[in-house]
Amino acid sequence: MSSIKIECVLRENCRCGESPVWEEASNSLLFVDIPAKKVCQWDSLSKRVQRVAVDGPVSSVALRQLGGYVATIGTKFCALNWEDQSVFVLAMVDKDKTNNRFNDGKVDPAGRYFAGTMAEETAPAVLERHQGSLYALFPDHNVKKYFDQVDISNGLDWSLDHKIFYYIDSLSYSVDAFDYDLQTGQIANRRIVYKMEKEEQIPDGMCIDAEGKLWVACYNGGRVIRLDPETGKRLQTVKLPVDKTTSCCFGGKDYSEMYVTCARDGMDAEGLLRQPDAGGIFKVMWSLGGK
Ligand SMILES: O=C(O)[C@H](O)[C@@H](O)[C@H](O)[C@H](O)CO
Ligand SMILES: [Zn+2]
Repeated sequence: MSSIKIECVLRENCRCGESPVWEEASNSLLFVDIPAKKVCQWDSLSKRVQRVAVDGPVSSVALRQLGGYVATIGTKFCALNWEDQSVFVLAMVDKDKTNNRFNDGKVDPAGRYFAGTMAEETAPAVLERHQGSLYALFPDHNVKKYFDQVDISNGLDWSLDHKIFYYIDSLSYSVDAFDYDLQTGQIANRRIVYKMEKEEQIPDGMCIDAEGKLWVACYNGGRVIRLDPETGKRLQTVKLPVDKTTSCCFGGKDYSEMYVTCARDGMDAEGLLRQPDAGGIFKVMWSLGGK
C-alpha cells in the first residue's frame, strides 16, 4: 500500500468551488466559484491567485486552443480573455428556462465543450427537478442538445480510448456510461456503471486517471472515490477534511497529484468551525509506488 498526503494548498473560502483544470503551460490550477461568479487561476509555483469576476454564475472553465479560456456562465457558452478580462458570448441554451444555469462542463478530445444545465438551487441539491439538459458546443460554435430531464448535470469525462463517455446526473446517485463516437460526437446506449453507497452521498465532479479508472467527488461525503468502470467496483476511498467535496482533476508534475475543490455554502456555523478549510483547494499526493 502506498501512503497518501492531503494538504489544503489554498484557503479560498469558495462558496462552491468547482471545475478544477490543470493548466500545464502556467503550472497553475484553474477553478471557478459558481455563486461568487469568479474564475480563479492559482499559480502552484508562486502560490499567487488571479481572480476574474464575471456577470453570472460561472460553473465550468476549460482551456481554449487559441489561448484564453472558455467558460459556462449562466446559460451561456462564453470565451474568456484572461488578459483583458473580457467575456464574449458564443452561444446560449435553455432560453425558455429563465431559472436554469449551466453546471459542470469539460472539453472532449476533439474540442467539443460538453456542459449540462440544472434549475438554480434554493439550497444545495434542492431544486425544481428534471429541468436540465446536456449540451455540447462544437468547434464550429454550433450547439447540440443530447437529452433533457436532467436534475443536476454534473461530472463528465471520456475513456482513454475515447470510446466511452462517462456522465453523472447527481440526483440519480449513479455514474453512467454511454458509447462515444469521437468522430461525430454522438452518444448511445446509456447504462449505469456505479451506484453510490449511502455514506458516499451525492456524486458530483469526476475525472479519469492514466489507468482508465474514474475518480468521483462525493458531495456531502467528504471524499473522492476511485472506481473501476469495467467491473463497477470501488477500488479506493480518499477522505478529505471537508464534507462538501465537489470535483477533482489531476495536475502538477507529470499529473501525479490530484486537486480537489469543495464548497462552503450549505454549512452551518458549527460545521464551518469544525471544517475551517471548507471552500479551499486541496492537493492529494501519492508517495512513490503509485496509487
Ligand atoms: O457543484 C455542483 O455541481 C453544484 O453546482 C452544486 O450546487 C452541488 O454539486 C450540488 O448542490 C450537490 O448536488
Ligand atoms: Zn459539480
